Amino acid sequence: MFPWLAAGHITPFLHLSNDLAGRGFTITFITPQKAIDRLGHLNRHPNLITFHPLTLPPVDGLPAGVETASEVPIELTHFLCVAMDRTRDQVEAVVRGTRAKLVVFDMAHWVPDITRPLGIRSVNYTVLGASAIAIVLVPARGLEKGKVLTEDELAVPPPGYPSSTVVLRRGYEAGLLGFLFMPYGEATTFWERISLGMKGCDALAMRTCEEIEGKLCGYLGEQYDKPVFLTGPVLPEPSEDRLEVDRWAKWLGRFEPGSVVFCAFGSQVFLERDQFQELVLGFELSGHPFLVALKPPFGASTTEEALPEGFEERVKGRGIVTGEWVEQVAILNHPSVGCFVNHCGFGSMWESLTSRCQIVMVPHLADQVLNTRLMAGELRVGLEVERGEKGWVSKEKVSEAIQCVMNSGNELGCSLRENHEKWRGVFSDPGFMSRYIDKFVQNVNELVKS
Ligand SMILES: C[C@@H]1O[C@H](OP(=O)(O)OP(=O)(O)OC[C@H]2O[C@@H](n3ccc(=O)[nH]c3=O)[C@H](O)[C@@H]2O)[C@H](O)[C@H](O)[C@H]1O
Repeated sequence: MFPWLAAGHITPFLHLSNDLAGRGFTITFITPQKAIDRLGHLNRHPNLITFHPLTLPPVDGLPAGVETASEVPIELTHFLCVAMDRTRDQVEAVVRGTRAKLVVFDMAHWVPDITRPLGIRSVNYTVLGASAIAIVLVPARGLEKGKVLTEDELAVPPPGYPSSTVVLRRGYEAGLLGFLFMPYGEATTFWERISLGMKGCDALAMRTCEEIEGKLCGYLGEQYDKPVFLTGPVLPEPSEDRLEVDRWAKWLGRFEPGSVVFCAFGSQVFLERDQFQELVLGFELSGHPFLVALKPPFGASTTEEALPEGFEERVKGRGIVTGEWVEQVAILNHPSVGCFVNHCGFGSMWESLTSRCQIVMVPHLADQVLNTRLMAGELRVGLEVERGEKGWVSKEKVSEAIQCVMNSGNELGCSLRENHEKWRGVFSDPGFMSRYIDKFVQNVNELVKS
C-alpha cells in the first residue's frame, strides 16, 4: 500500500488494509513516520500490516521535517510530491524485498514502471470521488503535455460525462480546476501524474459504490479501457468511543441530544483570516451550541488568536473553536451532536453519510464541490452553503443553512433528514461494506493470477 502523503488518502488506504488483512492479506504500508505517528493507531492488524517508514529527501521549497500534506499550505504540496518522487528507489526496494504480488497506489504514477518489469500487478486506488476524476482527468478531454484548458472549457463536462448535476459551475468553481495544470512533483503537472498512473496500472479501484457513483465509475472504465474495482467507502466499524475519556465528551455531554453543531474542514484546508472570522461569526449568529475544529487561518500561529474581538467571551459556555486535531468520527457519533458542517472532502463526506447528523457543506477544492453536488443535488441529503462573489461565505448564509437543517419545522430540513436516514440505512446495512470488500478481494485475486 503506497498512498499519497495526506491524511485524506492515508486514512482510507489504512481502512482498506484492515479489511484485506481481515481476509488473510499480508500488507506492507509505505508512509512517512509522522503519518505512522498520527494515524498508525488505525491499524487493526499489526501482525499482518507492517508499516515501512518512508524517508523523504530534503527538497528546496519544502520546509525541513515536513512529511505530510497537512503540515503545509496546499501550494507547497508540489514540493512534498517532488520529495515523494525521489523515494522511488526506496519503494522499489520494498516491493522487491517483500516479494509483493500487488502494489496499490494513487499519486506515485511511476509505480507501474517498477511493478511491470517485476511481473507483478498494480492497482491505482482513487480515494477522491469518481466525479473528481471523470469530470476532467479522462482521455475524452484530449489533454496533452503543455496544453491548458480555459475556465470556460473546464466548465463544460467531457463528452459522455454521465451527470448534469455533479458538475462545476462556470467561473469561480471551474477555476478551481486550474491547479491541474500546475507543476506537481518531479517533471509532471497534477493532471499528467493522475493520467499516467491510471493509464499505467493494471486496474482502477475507486473508494465508492455502485449505488451513488456507478455511472461515473462505468464512464471511467470505458475511458481508460480498464477494469474498475469498487471497494465501497471502507469506513471502520465505529470503534469504542474514544471520546469517553476525552475532554470533548465532557463538554458535549452538557447539551441536549442532537443540539450541537460540529464543524471541521479536513486536513488540508487553510482559510484566509477574514473568511475564518466570518465563518465563526456565522456559528455565533445561528444561536446553536457549536464545536468548531479548524486549522489556524493564513498568517495566524493559533486558531484562538485569530478569533474576532470579544468572540470567546460572547460564546463562552455555548461555543468552542479549537485548532486541535479532534476525533471527528467519535464526535459525529456523540449523542449531543446533531449537525456536521464540513468541506465535503471525500472521507468526511462518507463519515457524514453514515452519521445521524444533519449535513451542511462548505466545499473548498474542486473535488469537494463535486462531492457537495452529489450530496445536495443527487442524494439530497445535505445543504450547500451559498457562496457570494468570488466564493465569499457570509455569516448570514452559514447561520441560515444551520437553522434550516436544525429547525424541525423546516420542510427542506425535514426532507434532507428523511433522505439521509434512507441512505444511512443502505450504508449501515451490515452486509453493505463487506460485500464490496469481498468482491474487491475476488477482483484482486483474479488480477494477480491473470
Ligand atoms: C480525499 C481527499 O483528500 C483531502 O482530504 P482531507 O483531509 O481534506 O479531508 P477528508 O477526505 O475528509 O479526510 C480527513 C480525515 O481526517 C479526519 N479528521 C479531520 C480533522 C480532524 O480534526 N480530525 C479528524 O479525525 C476525518 O475524520 C477524515 O477521516 C482533500 O479534502 C480532498 O478534497 C479529499 O477529497
